[in-house]
Amino acid sequence: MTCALVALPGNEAFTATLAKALGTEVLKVTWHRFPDGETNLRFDTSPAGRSIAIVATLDRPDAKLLPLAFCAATARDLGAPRVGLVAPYLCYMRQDRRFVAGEGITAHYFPRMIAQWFDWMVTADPHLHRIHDLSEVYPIPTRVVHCAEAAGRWIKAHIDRPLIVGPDEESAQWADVIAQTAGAPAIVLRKTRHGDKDVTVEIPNLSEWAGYQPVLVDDIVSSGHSMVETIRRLRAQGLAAPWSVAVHAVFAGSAEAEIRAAGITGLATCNTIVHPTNAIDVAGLFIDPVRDLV
Ligand SMILES: O=P(O)(O)OC[C@H]1O[C@@H](O)[C@H](O)[C@@H]1O
Repeated sequence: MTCALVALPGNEAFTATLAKALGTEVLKVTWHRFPDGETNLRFDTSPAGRSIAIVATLDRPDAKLLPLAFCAATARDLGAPRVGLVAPYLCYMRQDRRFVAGEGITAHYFPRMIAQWFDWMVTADPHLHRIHDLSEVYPIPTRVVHCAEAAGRWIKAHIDRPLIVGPDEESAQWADVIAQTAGAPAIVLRKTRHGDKDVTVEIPNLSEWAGYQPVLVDDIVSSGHSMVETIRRLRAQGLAAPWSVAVHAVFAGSAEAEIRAAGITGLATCNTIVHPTNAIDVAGLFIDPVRDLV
């Protein structure tokens, strides 16, 4: 069975890179939004008889999900026997337990919705914290690509004498890989989250690292407050203005401006979400997992 890719609007560049590497076609889909806000889409190239992968990064997900679901349903309706999802950023991974009585556990519900529409999924560095493996919540085959080595190589090539800094214990998993790849030392701090935009970071005395270039690394920058608070604490100890390096450039609201205002040397992200700070191209990491599953 031949395969083909489809790009949800906004995912064209990533999809084109992936299609070229896979030696496959990107099907043309025309999207239209009716005056009442409803979505209309039309496959200009037929998906009949082809294994389809829809590429859709899922930051700001709520507005993307109906177009995504309709795209998958239309592909199937027009005769695609298999439809998969390539989601460079996977949403709804962080509400992985009931933090407050009465809350919904969306990290459990969202996978069931995706499994109604898709036969398989590939993503990059999903936020695995209390969920340790996507198979615990996704009832379809999934593959995960890891961007830490790519980030580590980028740091090695661009930053002198880096000191890798993970803002919290969750970040230890990628901070260690980044540090090893970059040939740099790493420290992991302790963070407590009190609210969406309210975190405190405990930081030991770092005077032994004077002369190093701190590089804050994280999987997601959302409100930016984990980065901002860590930058402030590092700077208060007289260390050099840090670099901030992240996989997923969610950058909600004024996050980027707040991070820059806190005093950084630079900001670099992977291209799992399109953003001007994208410096680390990870599209190639998706080739083998997509080839396995289409
Ligand atoms: O502090 P913001 O940017 O809102 O959120 C991102 C942080 O929250 C955690 O879940 C992520 O791993 C990251 O450390």
